Amino acid sequence: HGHGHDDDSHIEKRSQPGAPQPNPVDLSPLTWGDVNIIHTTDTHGWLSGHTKEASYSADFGDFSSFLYHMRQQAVHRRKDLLVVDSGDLHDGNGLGDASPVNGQYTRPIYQKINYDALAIGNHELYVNDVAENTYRQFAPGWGKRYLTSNVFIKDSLTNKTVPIGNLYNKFRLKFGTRVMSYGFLYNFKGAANNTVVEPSNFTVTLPWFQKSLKEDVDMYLIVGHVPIRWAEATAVVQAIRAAHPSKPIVVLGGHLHVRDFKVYDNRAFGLSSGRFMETLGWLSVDGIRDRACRVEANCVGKNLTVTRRYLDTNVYTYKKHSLAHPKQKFDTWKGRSITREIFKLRKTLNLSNTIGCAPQDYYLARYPYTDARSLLNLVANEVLPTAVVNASRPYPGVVIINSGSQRFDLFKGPFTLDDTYIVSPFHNDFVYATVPYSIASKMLTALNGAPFQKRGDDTPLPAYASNATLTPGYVTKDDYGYGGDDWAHSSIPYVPSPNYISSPLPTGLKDTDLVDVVWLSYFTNLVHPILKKLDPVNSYTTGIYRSDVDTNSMLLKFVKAKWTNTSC
Ligand SMILES: Nc1ccn([C@@H]2O[C@H](COP(=O)(O)O)[C@@H](O)[C@H]2O)c(=O)n1
Ligand SMILES: [Zn+2]
Ligand SMILES: [Zn+2]
Repeated sequence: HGHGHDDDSHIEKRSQPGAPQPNPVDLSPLTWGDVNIIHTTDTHGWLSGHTKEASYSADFGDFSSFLYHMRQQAVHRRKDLLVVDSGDLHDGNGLGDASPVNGQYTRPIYQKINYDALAIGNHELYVNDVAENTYRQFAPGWGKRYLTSNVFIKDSLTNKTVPIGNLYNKFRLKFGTRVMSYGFLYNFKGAANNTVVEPSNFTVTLPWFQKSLKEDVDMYLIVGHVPIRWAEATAVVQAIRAAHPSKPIVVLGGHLHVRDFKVYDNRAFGLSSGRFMETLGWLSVDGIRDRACRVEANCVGKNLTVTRRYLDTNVYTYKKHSLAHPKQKFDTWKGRSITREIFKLRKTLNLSNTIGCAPQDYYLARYPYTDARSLLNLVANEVLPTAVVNASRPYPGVVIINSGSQRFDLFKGPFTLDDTYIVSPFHNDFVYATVPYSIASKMLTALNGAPFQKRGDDTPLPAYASNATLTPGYVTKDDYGYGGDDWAHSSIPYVPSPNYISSPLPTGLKDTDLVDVVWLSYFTNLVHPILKKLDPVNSYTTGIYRSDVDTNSMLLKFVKAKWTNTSC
């Protein structure tokens, strides 16, 4: 990603020579329609922007300034503009995860962005307290704009099960477009026990949903923490289509962390806008308030004019697209104050404190996991043996983790407290059972053959550009083909990896020798049936392997032990 190594002062240094800057390019102007949408998803607390990657270095203050200018433009053009987020605000960055209560500092900053519609993500629902805080401290601030059509919580005060936000919201935009909006979460099975996720194909049959379809509106907006190609999304599109043969439908999805765009039919479209504040999605729709379409039957099969664009989140991009004149001042007072607040919080949380020096780059998905440049290779062969395997146990240990617990690349140079959350944010506990080697040695293969918890289609999108003059980045192919990426990039390779990886198996053991098989409590439900299948006769007791380390702190422990040279 052409990263340089910067610290918190990037905010001030950004405009100075020598600071990492994206190579200036000519970005083509955005196309505006009757209705235009700016979309974020899976931001996972990355409000500081990417301090080590210039392409994605804008922070939430810059985002706020950008939105101010875009809204000005919309008024000037007499076009409607909507700003939408598809959830997953927690887990993945120190700003959200290093605070005493997860999200306590990030939630108020999200609240400063004037989103028109938001949906809840699965990362708001793993932990009871996070779900409760989302319900009590986040949802109310948005009024009807926080949409949870199929996600409920058991209110701890009333014992009643209620929607965390609003089931739906009908509203009118500045220039008259009437919108019916819903918020859907995919069929998430791991939600905390104080919450309920309803399958979307059931929700759409309910009386409240069917009744909402009778309202007179110009378009449907489905904000979803749902991959746009999954059945959970198409079920909602189809339910609306069944009642409205030609009404415009827009799905703003997420969860897979990819840039994508889907055409459901001539008048229904879906956009997905990446992850970690690397991407702002742009969608323009023209022809929404076509008078001829008041009788819906007249417009079945009539094309809407739709464009999509994936913007890289740097200040250059923001200025280029939002300012009416290049010399106009970009930073707004509000934007600056958000930037300052983020800067202060990062200081309070010590996020830029260097713990050690990474000797090289380690990539999550650029190389096969057997490659020395693979992060999963580092974790399996160095982090787990150093920071997790417990030498004081009477038996040798083999540690298995889900590769999905590792979330981002680890770059050469200063490794900070922030990086421990960026790379490995979860506090998953290590649990174990002592089993014969013959069983221990089969666990990893068995797990990789078991049904996986997510991600579905991991096939990489094909790359088309390999050009040394371009900076590496996203090269997206979607239902409109190539060309959606705002910046032309040379593509970064994507190599799928196994769902589970493990530390090396202990060597020189007989089949009957005992071994500690260690895994994460996060996927215990998959391990027990495997143990039962491998050894139907015996049952094994399981317990916490070590109480002093989890998947987040293992990295801290490893770096403190092995990357001690701090002058980098
Ligand atoms: N305690 C947890 C929770 C989640 N994961 C991993 O994250 C994936 C979901 O993340 P999205 O941003 O895509 O929603 C999940 O499939 C797990 O791989 C985890 O490891 N531990
Ligand atoms: Zn996510
Ligand atoms: Zn998700």
